[in-house]
Amino acid sequence: MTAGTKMTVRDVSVWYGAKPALSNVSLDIEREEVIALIGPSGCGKSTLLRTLNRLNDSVAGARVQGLVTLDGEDVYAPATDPVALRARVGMVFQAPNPFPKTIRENVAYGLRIHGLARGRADLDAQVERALTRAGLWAEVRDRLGDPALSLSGGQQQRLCIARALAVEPEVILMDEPCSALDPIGTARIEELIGDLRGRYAICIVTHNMQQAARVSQRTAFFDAGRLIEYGATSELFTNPRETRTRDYITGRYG
Ligand SMILES: Nc1ncnc2c1ncn2[C@@H]1O[C@H](COP(=O)(O)OP(=O)(O)OP(=O)(O)O)[C@@H](O)[C@H]1O
Repeated sequence: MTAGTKMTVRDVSVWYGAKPALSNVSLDIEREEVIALIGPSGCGKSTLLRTLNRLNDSVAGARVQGLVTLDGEDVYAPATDPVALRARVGMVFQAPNPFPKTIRENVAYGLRIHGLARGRADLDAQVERALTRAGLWAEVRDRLGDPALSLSGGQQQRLCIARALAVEPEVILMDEPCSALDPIGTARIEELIGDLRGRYAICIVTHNMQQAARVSQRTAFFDAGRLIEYGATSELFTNPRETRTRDYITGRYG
């Protein structure tokens, strides 16, 4: 762990019932970087993401072994409150999943439940700030009372990012955030990831190799629940150390 490290994963294994999904994974998530998780379907990328903010807690039969830390503190310690943890380690899912409420309410919700707003004016200011950071404010400022589901898919995904940003997370997990979007929506999200880098540690699962190369500084390649290779994105894509990584990134399998 270095001074720039936000989260560490040490020797982490995850099972669903008797079935192993991740085996002895160790890696660091740095404060000012985007890390991309890549690998063939079923290799455990989403499982790792869900392990980082304890979303697997609610999956019956899921078991986690090993150490995950946030700022040096054990995420699985009995004293850790998973709800507070998920505000610090926010998640954006594959398909945009806004609540069936207004645009404003989607962003205000987390601020309310975590008691982070001091009155209406402060709430409005924080909603505006989160929407601005998510690159959506200009498009929605005149329609904050409209249903979130009236937005386009790409706008809904940026709204979900605003919802995660509103509670001032330190880490943002993104599980294939562009898979339901068209090329323009995808480009907007990629641009946004670039804008957010430095302010948050970002961990993104993607099936799109070009996307991993464009948005991340570090890449981790998984296969069958194991971390095969982990390093600087520029190195991993141009000069992979492992044959399996080379085969995957050149499209020979996966
Ligand atoms: N809730 C669950 N119950 C049982 N098995 C699960 C569950 N979630 C995932 N798995 C299994 O764990 C393994 C890893 O799944 P995971 O979703 O983490 O892979 P992934 O790399 O994210 O795949 P994809 O790219 O297809 O989303 C797979 O074999 C999957 O079938």
